[in-house]
Amino acid sequence: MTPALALQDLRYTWPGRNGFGLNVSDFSLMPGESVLLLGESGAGKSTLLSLVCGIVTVSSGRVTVEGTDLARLRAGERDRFRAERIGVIFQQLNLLPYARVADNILLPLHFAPERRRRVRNPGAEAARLCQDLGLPTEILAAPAGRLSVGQQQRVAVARALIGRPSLIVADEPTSALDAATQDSFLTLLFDQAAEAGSSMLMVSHDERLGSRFDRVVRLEEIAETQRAAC
Ligand SMILES: Nc1ncnc2c1ncn2[C@@H]1O[C@H](COP(=O)(O)OP(=O)(O)OP(=O)(O)O)[C@@H](O)[C@H]1O
Repeated sequence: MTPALALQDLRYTWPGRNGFGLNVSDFSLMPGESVLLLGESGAGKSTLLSLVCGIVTVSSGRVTVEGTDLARLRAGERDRFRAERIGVIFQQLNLLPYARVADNILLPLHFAPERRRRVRNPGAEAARLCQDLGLPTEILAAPAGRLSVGQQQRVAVARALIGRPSLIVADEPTSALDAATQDSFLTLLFDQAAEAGSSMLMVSHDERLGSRFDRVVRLEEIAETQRAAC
């Protein structure tokens, strides 16, 4: 079976003198699997996710998503591939604050025709996701910047899930939530990812999230790092 994600002999160093470096010899995520990748602040979790998404490209080695080696794609192709296959929930959420919630949710479909084709009625699907994520559908017309942080996190999840991408990548999406809200948020995220059949890779420093996942991996188990000199 082709893994949803495979990292092989990956090496990356941020540019500049004494740039932080990350090496991963072997890691894979199977279709439908959920993995929590744990690491301290500054350990390289966001760097790894940027490599997985093709936002930055490896210095050597391979990142393959459903069998496609990201380094073999040209920059534009890589952006299109990411939009088609990967739903990303960024640490800072990256919503467009002045755009309507509906437009934020539908944004990935503009860059991903295959993903767009899987959504028969985009407006209705955005409304369904909102409803299933516990958001009142009236907020679809509101600017995203007017929502509470918890609501914005759910919108970011809806945006990642629309069109059922094969891989969901999430960077500490629960860090701003209290324990009870965190719990219900994760339930919604897992239910929706399961319904979409998506694999999930989440990074966090919070071990308490581990019980939800098929597998918990510590970054230091799979990665060697070279720290930047301070
Ligand atoms: N754009 C960048 N340019 C140069 N170095 C960077 C860049 N982004 C991150 N780094 C460096 O990479 C190292 C790891 O940072 P990274 O953000 O990947 O860690 P993290 O585990 O996600 O941390 P946190 O949990 O605090 O978000 C740090 O030393 C950081 O300075």
